Amino acid sequence: MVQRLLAASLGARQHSHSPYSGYAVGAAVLDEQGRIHAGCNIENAAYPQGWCAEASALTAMIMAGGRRVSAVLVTGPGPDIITPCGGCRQKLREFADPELIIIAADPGGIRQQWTLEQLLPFSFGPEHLKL
Ligand SMILES: O=c1ccn([C@H]2C[C@H](O)[C@@H](CO)O2)c(=O)[nH]1
Ligand SMILES: [Zn+2]
Repeated sequence: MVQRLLAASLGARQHSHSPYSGYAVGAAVLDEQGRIHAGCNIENAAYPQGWCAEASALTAMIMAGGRRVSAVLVTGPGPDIITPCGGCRQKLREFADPELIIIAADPGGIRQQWTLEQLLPFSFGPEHLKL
């Protein structure tokens, strides 16, 4: 499964629109039905309007009817290990448990993995708003 996520993430990364940072990213999420959805970062000449690969992958999942993320793999250019930005950690939290496995990769393969709990401790999630 991890190899499938890696392949999807690498494929999505090829579509990255990142002329300003030169930092191409691909992400792949596994949904509750065992389907994989992928996306890339899409930058904009008006810099703050760009968004991350994780957001693109989540958008693809939601549009396909998926509602829960059970694993996510993010591929950056290397050599430094990529790690999801704070905003993406919170976006993932909306559709995942704190036990979610987040895997970091680069074109050379898998580099490291964490749980969402490790990257976003004491997180605020949908259950906080349930009556
Ligand atoms: O986990 C990450 C980290 C960064 N980026 C993007 C945002 C921006 O386009 C570029 C440089 O920050 O990388 C992602 O897509 N995902
Ligand atoms: Zn992000």
